[in-house]
Amino acid sequence: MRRWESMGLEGSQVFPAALQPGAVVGRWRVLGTLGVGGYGAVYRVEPLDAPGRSFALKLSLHPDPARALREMALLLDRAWHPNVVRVHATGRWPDPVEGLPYFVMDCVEGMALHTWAETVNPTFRQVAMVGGSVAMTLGVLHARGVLHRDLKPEHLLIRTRGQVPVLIDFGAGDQTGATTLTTTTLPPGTLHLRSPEAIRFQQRHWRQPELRYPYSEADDLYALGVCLYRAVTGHYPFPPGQEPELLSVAITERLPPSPRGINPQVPETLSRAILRLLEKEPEQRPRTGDAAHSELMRGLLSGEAAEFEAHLFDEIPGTPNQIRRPVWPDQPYLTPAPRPAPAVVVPRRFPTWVWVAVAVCLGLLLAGPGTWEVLFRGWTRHTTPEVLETVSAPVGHKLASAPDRPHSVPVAALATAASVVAPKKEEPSPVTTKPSVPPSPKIGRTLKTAAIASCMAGMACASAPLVDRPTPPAEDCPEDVRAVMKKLKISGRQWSGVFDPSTSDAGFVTVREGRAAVYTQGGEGRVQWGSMLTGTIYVGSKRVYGRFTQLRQKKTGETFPVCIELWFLDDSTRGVPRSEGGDENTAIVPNLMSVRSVWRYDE
Ligand SMILES: Nc1ncnc2c1ncn2[C@@H]1O[C@H](COP(=O)(O)OP(=O)(O)OP(=O)(O)O)[C@@H](O)[C@H]1O
Repeated sequence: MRRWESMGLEGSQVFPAALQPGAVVGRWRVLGTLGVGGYGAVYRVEPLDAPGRSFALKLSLHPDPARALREMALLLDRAWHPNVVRVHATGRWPDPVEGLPYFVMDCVEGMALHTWAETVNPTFRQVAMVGGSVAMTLGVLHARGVLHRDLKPEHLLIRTRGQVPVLIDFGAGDQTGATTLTTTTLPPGTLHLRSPEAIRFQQRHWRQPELRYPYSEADDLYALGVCLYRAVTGHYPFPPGQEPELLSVAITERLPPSPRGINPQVPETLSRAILRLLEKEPEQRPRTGDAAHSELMRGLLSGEAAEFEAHLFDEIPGTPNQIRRPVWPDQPYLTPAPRPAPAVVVPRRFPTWVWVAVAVCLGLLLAGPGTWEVLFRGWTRHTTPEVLETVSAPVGHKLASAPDRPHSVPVAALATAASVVAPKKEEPSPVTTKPSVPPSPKIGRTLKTAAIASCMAGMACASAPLVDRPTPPAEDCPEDVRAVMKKLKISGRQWSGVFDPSTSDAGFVTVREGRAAVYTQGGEGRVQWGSMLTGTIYVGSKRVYGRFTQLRQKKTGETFPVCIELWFLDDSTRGVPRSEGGDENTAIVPNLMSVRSVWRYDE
């Protein structure tokens, strides 16, 4: 055992995460605790030889000193900046050679950005200045190859004197040329501050844990956008506390309400500048910290200057320093993020409008009564399309090669579905139902479906209590089928799928146990986009499981035996989570899932 692990000092036990006032670390005396995080404990200290002066001492709590040493090195060298906390001394404790690393820095007298916003209730001018200043600081650090990688309101302290932002906690920081300390796909961080591209990377490479996400300047700028959104609205654009999979979908696929939509006092240009930092595609964001700074400051110089003098929030009359936090809407994510259009080359023998008209007519004809119903009744109602053919499993000959498309997850789960209709109980199999029966006008059902819709739009869903059902038993994937999956280049791969391909932003589908089909979204390996997977759906009490044994290529119509099952984004459990409603045999699920090829159906 290394000496510092026992921490037995003069017979009494010492806990590095809970040092008491009076404890001595090196030549520093502890005065109190400033914060305890996942990696370190930060204490207010004074020098033994100059009492009365306050500093902050961060003591690493991690057995591996590498992270703490990296943080110290960054702060002492490349991350040096007037808006970055300054380090004065370093050491190890209790043993000066083998002990826990610590460093002593300025004690920032102030508050974290979000607390400052809600306690001091500054003006929009002050917030824009703070945001601009952080953006410029990031610009300088990025130019030196330094990335913060864990920017959040708690790591942006606003110094009381001068209302100046100070960046702290470079524990996850990185610099070009340094060997990576990250042992996971993404660096340590918080989901609601992760950029859409980081989440997409993780979803795409879940089977390659050795891969590391190439964190970039654009990720830091995105996180700055999240911090500023929180400051001016009192809410995160994608609030934490939701199911991680829904939060991931929201971050990657939905547009947050504009800051001005939440807090009407936010000046238009500031609101827009914050949204620009939150763009889904990194290339749509300001490219550098300096560019972000210009956008954040633009309104101060324009005709809007007066609006910037307003304070962020209304104060509650009679209760000084108590602000009224703007209301977060029940259905915040009404707008899907625009997707980059796939590059489809259409031979232009006819004018474009002819193609559009033909496509619309065909679409309406093929989509059937459900679509007409949507058009005429204004309902968004989806049930899974019927499986039209029985499955045979001849191995295809030609392998069509489709270019890799970026991973995309449909936004079904968060759409503004106004209605979900469960099929009638006596309806025969197949599993999936056709949208042929108009929704029942019964008030009870309407209320229930509205509740589901608002539940998903607000992303807080409760499952109905159901009898526990066993998950389907394990099954091996035959060896010849594995060989086919290898040829198709989908071994161990996961990509997206939908139950109902006729809609891109539907809410839910109702599925019934039995045979079913899903449609791939995105061409993984040699699977063509929109190909059909047929197999069996099992309805569990909390999740719906799917095992698919045949793939029919969308363009060529070739069929291949496969072993593919349903997952939901980067969930660690198989299946797709059920939404409220349904019964033992039918379930309401988002029209969104991942399909994953497997060697064994219980991997
Ligand atoms: N220089 C400082 N001056 C004042 N307070 C500080 C200072 N450094 C850290 N703190 C306080 O201590 C808290 C924890 O610090 P820090 O984030 O560096 O630790 P951590 O272990 O890396 O935490 P986390 O796991 O949250 O990232 C901060 O949120 C802040 O409130």
